Amino acid sequence: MDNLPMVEPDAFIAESEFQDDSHPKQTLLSDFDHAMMRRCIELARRALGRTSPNPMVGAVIVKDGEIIGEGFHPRAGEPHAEVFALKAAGENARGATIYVSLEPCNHYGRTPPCSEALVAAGIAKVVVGMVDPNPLVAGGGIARLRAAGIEVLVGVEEQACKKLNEGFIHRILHHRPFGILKYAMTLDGKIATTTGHSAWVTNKDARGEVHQLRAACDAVIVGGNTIRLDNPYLTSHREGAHNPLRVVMSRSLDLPQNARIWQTAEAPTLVFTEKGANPDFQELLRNLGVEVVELTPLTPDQVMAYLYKRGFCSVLWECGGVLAASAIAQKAVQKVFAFIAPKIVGGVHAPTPVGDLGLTSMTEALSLERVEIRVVGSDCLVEGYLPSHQL
Ligand SMILES: Nc1c(N[C@@H]2O[C@H](COP(=O)(O)O)[C@@H](O)[C@H]2O)[nH]c(=O)[nH]c1=O
Ligand SMILES: [Zn+2]
Repeated sequence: MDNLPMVEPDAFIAESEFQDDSHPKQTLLSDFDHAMMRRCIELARRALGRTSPNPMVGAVIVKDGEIIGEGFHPRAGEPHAEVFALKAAGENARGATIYVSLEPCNHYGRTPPCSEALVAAGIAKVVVGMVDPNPLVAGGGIARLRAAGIEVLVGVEEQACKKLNEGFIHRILHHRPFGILKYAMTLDGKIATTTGHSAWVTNKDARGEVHQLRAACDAVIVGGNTIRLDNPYLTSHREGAHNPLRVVMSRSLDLPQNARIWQTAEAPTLVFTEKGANPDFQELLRNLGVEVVELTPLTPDQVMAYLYKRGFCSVLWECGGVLAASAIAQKAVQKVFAFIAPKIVGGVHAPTPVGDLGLTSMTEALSLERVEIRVVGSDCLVEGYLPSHQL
C-alpha cells in the first residue's frame, strides 16, 4: 500500500502527481466533493466480498448539483462501476462530472476501457478517489482522460478509498491475498480455558462484527485443532451476505467426520492437507462435496500462494495460536483484529492467541501501526496493521 502515489490524508486540496502545466496544481474541494466520494464508497460496498480478484468500485455522475447516475462494480467479468453510472445517466452525462472511487481503467481486460467510455459520453470532469495500483492502469486512465481535455482531480477521500480495497491493493503489489488475523481473548490474554474450551469468549455484538468481517473476506482459515475443539460453522450468518470459502489446514487429516463445517452447505469448504494423508478421509470429504487439495509442505505461505492463484484478495485467519504465529512469521498476516472481553479465565497453560515467534526481548515486539480501538458491546476491539517492514 505504501508504494502507491500518496496525497495528504484528508487533504482539503486534491493534488496529483499526474498534473501537467496546462492544469492547475491544486484545486479546492468542497464538502459536496467529499460527500459524493463517500457515496461512491457506499455504493462500492454493495458488492462486499464478491468482486475478487477485482476491486470494489463505486461511481456517481453529477450535473448541476444533482446526481443523475450511480453504479458499482458487482463482480469480476461484469461491467465496471462507471459503465453502470453512464447507463443510468444516459445522454445527460454530456458535460457532467463523474466521481469514482478508483481511477478509471484504460485497458482491455474482461471489459473495455472505462476511460474511452467516459470520453465518448462527453464527461467534462472526473474526480478520482485513488490511483489504480494495477500495473495495467497505474495512472494510464488519468493520463488518457487528460489527453482528451477532461479535467481530472485525484485523491479525494483517498485513505477511505484505499481502506475499502486494501485486499485488492495488497494482492496487486505483493502477489498474495491480504491476511487478517482475528482472535477473541479474555482480559488475561487467553483464547480458551486450560481444558481447551473456547466458545463464548466475547458477547453477541462482537460476534456480529466477526460475521461482518467474514462477509468482507474471500476465505476464512482455521487449523485442524479448531475443527476438533470448537466445531465452528465459519459462515457470515447474515441474510444475503457473502459467505467466504471455509478453509481448513490439517497435515494429519485426523478430523471428526461429523464436524459441522462439512455437514453444512451454506458455504463451500476447502481442506488443505499434505500428500498421501489419510486417503480414506480425503475420499469421505470429497463425497461430502468438500474440495481437498494436497500441498507439501503445508505452510501458511503455500496456502496464500494457492489462494492468490485462485484470485483471492483477502483472507481471514481465525486459527489458534500455533498456526497464527506461523502465519505471522511467513508474512501471511497484514492486519490484526483482536477482541478483548473483560473476563478473567486464568491458567498458566491456557492457550494464548499467538504462539512462539522466537522473540527474546520486548523491543522486538511487533508494534501495530494505525491502531484503532473501539468498544463493541461490552468488549473492546483493537484493530491495527503489522509493522510495514513486515509486509
Ligand atoms: N472494477 C473496476 C476497475 N477495475 C480495474 O480493472 C481491472 C479488471 O479489469 P476487467 O478484467 O476488465 O474487469 C482491475 O484489476 C482493476 O485494475 N476499474 C474501474 O475503472 N472501474 C471498476 O469498476
Ligand atoms: Zn473500467
